[in-house]
Amino acid sequence: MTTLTPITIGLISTSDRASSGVYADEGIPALKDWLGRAVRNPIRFVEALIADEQAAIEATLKQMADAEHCDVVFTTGGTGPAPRDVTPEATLAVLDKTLPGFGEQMRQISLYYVPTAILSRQVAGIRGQTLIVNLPGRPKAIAETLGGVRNAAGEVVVHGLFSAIPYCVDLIGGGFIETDAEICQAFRPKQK
Ligand SMILES: Nc1ncnc2c1ncn2[C@@H]1O[C@H](COP(=O)(O)OP(=O)(O)OP(=O)(O)O)[C@@H](O)[C@H]1O
Ligand SMILES: Nc1nc2c(c(=O)[nH]1)N[C@H]1C(S)=C(S)[C@@H](COP(=O)(O)O)O[C@H]1N2
Repeated sequence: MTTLTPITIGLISTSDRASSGVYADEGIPALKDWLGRAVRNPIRFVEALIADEQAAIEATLKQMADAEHCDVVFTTGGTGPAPRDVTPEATLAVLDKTLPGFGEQMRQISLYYVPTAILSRQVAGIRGQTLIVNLPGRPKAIAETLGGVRNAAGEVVVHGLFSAIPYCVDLIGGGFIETDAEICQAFRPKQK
């Protein structure tokens, strides 16, 4: 039996209303539900529910990357065009390198679900040895964007974002992530 490497995943829900108690946060539970089903490794989650404030988002991202040594950090919320939507700005401010493919792929996926997908300004990239990925705020968007689009026969027609994440984490020196192929097939180009 092979031993799976424990990994650390940061979850940041940015929502003025959930963080002030107007409604219950559904972002972090939706992330934990999908990741718990898709990832086979033992996961340590580091969680934060914060208002749409750029300084607080930047500080939380730095803490999760530099102090908590997260392999991956997912944010949910604050990617739209409204004045208080600042998650992409906070993320870009702390990244060493951007990975534009994540935003491009997410908008491809989301257009299958909602025409307003083009309003999400999502970004992703690397800080140190941590991959940071923005996701939209609507809780249902989490499974949609991480898992991708399937046809009526259950075949994947647009790959989810998570398909590329294990290989990205390999390349930046993080833990070896294994997935449940029924939920999400991780793609790793053949090694020499
Ligand atoms: N953390 C959350 N928990 C539950 N529902 C959410 C959450 N974040 C967003 N939503 C839902 O998705 C919708 C779109 O998300 P968006 O991030 O644009 O929120 P918003 O309108 O800026 O409000 P807020 O930041 O106060 O959640 C919200 O209007 C709300 O219905
Ligand atoms: N998969 C998916 N993507 C989605 C949506 C959705 O329901 N499902 N909602 C869109 C909407 S309505 C907006 S305004 C943008 C930005 O959302 P955010 O500000 O909550 O991050 O995400 C878009 N992307």
